[in-house]
Amino acid sequence: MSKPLLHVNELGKVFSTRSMFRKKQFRAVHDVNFTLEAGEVLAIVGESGSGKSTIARMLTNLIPATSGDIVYNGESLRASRQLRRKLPTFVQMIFQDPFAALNPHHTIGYIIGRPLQVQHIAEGDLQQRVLELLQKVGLTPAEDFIDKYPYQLSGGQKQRVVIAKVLGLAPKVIVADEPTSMLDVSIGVDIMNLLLDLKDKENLALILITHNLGSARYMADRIMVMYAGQMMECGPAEELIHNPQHPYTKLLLYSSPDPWREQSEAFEVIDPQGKVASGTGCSFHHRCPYATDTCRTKPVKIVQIADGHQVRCHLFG
Ligand SMILES: Nc1ncnc2c1ncn2[C@@H]1O[C@H](COP(=O)(O)OP(=O)(O)OP(=O)(O)O)[C@@H](O)[C@H]1O
Repeated sequence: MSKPLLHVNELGKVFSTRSMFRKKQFRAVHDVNFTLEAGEVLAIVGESGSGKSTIARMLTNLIPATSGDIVYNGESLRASRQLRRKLPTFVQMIFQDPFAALNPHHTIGYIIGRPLQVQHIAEGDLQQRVLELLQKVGLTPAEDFIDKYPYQLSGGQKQRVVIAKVLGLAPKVIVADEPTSMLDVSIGVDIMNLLLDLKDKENLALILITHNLGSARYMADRIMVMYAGQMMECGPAEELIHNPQHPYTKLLLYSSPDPWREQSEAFEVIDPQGKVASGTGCSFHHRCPYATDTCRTKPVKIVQIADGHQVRCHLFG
């Protein structure tokens, strides 16, 4: 069997923090597993603090994992120093704030061209390559943009520059962390369409990190729902939206203002203040209307409920 482009295996992250009197450990991500192929879009969805950005930062090696592994094309990020060195040409990240991502003192041409110089790509014909990248992201005529500074561009144009910069290194995977959340809705849709278009043309794999189930549904083939650092449900996007199984996914859908949400099941949330349950049981049991003693005390395993559809819930054990 061929190796997947990306294989995330039992990934975990524990942050250690130190206050004046004691050291504390916080498990931000645990037991996350998924695979991704070229041309696929996976959306990682969940509320604030569920660990989405921590996963993104581990995938791009901005922070090291404390357990598990990330395997690109069969090469382990943990074991291979060579992979860590060439990682920027394998995976790139787009952040939510294009205003902060671009150095205001440099021209657009320099911002896009510099990583190509650093990685020794297109050295001879740098200007030509930068112009091509500007065209690819729809900043045309490209000659008009190359000498501009970030302050001369709109938010959507800045995000396009960020995408051009990332594309220059010809990554196989792009991790987009809330790429449209700081943009107007219509501009955000343009950026989503651009990413989908580039995904097809360049045969990229995309990981979209978002709070918004609407964006996840629009862009993704598969949606992974996170809660308290764990994957709660993962499945094909349309199936997960129309046939959610985990009580937390149902809560997310019920809380969504989008018109396509199913109205049929009024979902009563228990104790929304006590967000994460401690102890050995399910981390969602505090808020779950179906919780039993088993949910409060026993760790939950992932159950495969249909082809490509997994749930971490005792109700399916
Ligand atoms: N460097 C750090 N040190 C300690 N704790 C951290 C650190 N980075 C993140 N955390 C904690 O890890 C948890 C997960 O954070 P993360 O940023 O991954 O969540 P998120 O789902 O991306 O949230 P948001 O949507 O608000 O960005 C949070 O409780 C956060 O406070």
